Amino acid sequence: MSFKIACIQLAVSSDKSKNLTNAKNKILEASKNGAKIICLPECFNSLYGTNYFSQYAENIPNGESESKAYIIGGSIPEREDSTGKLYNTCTVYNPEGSMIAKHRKVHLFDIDIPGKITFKESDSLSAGNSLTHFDTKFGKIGVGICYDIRFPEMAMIAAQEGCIVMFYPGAFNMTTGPLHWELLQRARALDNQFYVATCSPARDMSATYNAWGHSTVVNPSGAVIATTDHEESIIYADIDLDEMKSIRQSIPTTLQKRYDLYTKITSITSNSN
Ligand SMILES: NC(=O)CC(=O)C(=O)O
Repeated sequence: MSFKIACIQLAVSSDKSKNLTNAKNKILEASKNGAKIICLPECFNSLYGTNYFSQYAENIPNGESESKAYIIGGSIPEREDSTGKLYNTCTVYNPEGSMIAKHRKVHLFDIDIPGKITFKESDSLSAGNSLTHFDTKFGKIGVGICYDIRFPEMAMIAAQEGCIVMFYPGAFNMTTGPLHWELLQRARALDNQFYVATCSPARDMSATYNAWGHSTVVNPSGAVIATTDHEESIIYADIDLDEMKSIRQSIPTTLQKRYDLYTKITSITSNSN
């Protein structure tokens, strides 16, 4: 069994309604081209930057970015009225238009590479507190957002839960993109012998944050099967469950795990410098 997915590397501007119209048109195009699951980029309705999140934030549900298409809706800044908190949130819709999952970015993008890039999402955003997997008629799918891809445990759990594809809407940048973007995707795919799909905004050199682009799909063997450069584009890939099965049979690491020896992982304290 195989089915087609699409990642829409959208050009995102400061004009929210233009972003929504553009996203809708590209979703229709991808769907016409046979894509059954369509992914939008991180922050597809809003410029990416801690000073923009509040301005573009929406309540979920009931925001204007909802769509009746079958999509993994990248992410938008979400405002939770009851707490006043903002999240970086991906919503997922089935073909009937019902929201079937909501993922709040779990690992916030707080980094400081002197002379290159300093970014602190936690200045304006709160972190989500749960992992996200949802059922489709093709199989179970997992979602993380951008920086979440750096945490292998999250992908491992998705694989354990039976996910066949892990989608990461994400906006890496001109420093970490060339260094880590593809490497992380291939690592997550190979470690877990499942498909990994990433979806970035297109690059805009006049914006304050310059996305790396290079939306990509990697197969369960760690090979790149679809990718692009930094301009607006749509990439397509076939998710082939027979291929996944045969890769898992040839090198059966998924059956050879020694969980009896890995128990320490959960007890290592985080933030121990
Ligand atoms: N923007 C992110 O969340 C992550 C990123 O750019 C990186 O990990 O590098």
